[in-house]
Amino acid sequence: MSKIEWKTAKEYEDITYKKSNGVARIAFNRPDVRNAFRPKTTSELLDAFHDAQEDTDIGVVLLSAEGPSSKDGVYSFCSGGDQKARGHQGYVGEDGYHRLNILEVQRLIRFMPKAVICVVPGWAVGGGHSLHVVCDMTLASKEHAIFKQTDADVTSFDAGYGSAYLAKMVGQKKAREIFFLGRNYSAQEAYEMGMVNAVIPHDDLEDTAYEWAQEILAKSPTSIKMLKFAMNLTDDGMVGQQVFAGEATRLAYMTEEAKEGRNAFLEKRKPNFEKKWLP
Ligand SMILES: CC(C)(COP(=O)(O)OP(=O)(O)OC[C@H]1O[C@@H](n2cnc3c(N)ncnc32)[C@H](O)[C@@H]1OP(=O)(O)O)[C@@H](O)C(=O)NCCC(=O)NCCSC(=O)CCC(=O)c1ccccc1C(=O)O
Repeated sequence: MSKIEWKTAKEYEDITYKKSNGVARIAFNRPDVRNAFRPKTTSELLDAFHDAQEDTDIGVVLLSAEGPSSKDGVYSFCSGGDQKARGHQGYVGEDGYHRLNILEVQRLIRFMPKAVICVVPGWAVGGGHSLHVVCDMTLASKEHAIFKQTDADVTSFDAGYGSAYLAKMVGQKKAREIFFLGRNYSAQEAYEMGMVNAVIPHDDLEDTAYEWAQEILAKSPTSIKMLKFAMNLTDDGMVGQQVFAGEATRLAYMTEEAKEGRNAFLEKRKPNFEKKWLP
């Protein structure tokens, strides 16, 4: 496995963003408030995820968190929307506008043509829980990860991927229990439910996530992308089809047939597609 050499890709206030050998690591960095996100956090996440998506050297993104808290030593992945930033219509940014932009972050994770691994070192709560649900895979700290859904306590509920896709993952009864009761679940319980891929000793969590990323990076990028979009498709309706179809069109562009179509137009002649009806 290649050595980890994290280099800061960009400085932010609420997150850290680093890269090493094909892997991007985006991490919440407000551990004293259990990594709750405010509008500034989500716009920084959007910026970093966009960069990771555009960077052709990057094949896998780790969504993780810094910590522990300097106040009490507790580890967190993310405790969801910052309740201090909530106004009348939702979460209010420094500009005074209310935004629902965590859902944009979810869509970017879901639709980006690269694998996103969620690394859960501690609390994954509310909107933080939903982020883990939407990531392609989740690795959790054996000692510190706790999964909990508090959306119904604070009337800030994720009626999209966070709940409906969770139900596809763990089954309807269990998903309703998670949301209706809001109990704490350990990494092992989350693993047994099927919403965590592996339970990892805390000290090895980040290295293991990096190793998983390196294993993925050894695969064919087109295969990983098409498989992700194929697995998304049935749950994402017409948008899922659109995302998958866009990649099918890109592959078609690379054929002789596509070049003949383009050349014929540019040369103002009829295209010659003869003998191209492959079985
Ligand atoms: C995570 C806890 C269970 C941890 O409990 P504990 O270890 O006892 O720690 P605490 O003492 O409670 O917390 C330490 C410290 O952190 C502050 N804090 C923790 N969480 C938050 C938070 N979410 N917002 C603000 N501050 C937070 C806490 O106040 C303490 O500060 P001190 O100053 O030291 O006192 C527990 O902390 C907990 O339950 N936290 C709240 C979890 C929660 O309810 N989160 C919000 C769920 S709703 C959500 O995430 C919105 C999702 C969303 O945005 C969305 C969803 C769907 C559609 C649209 C949207 C949208 O974009 O609006």
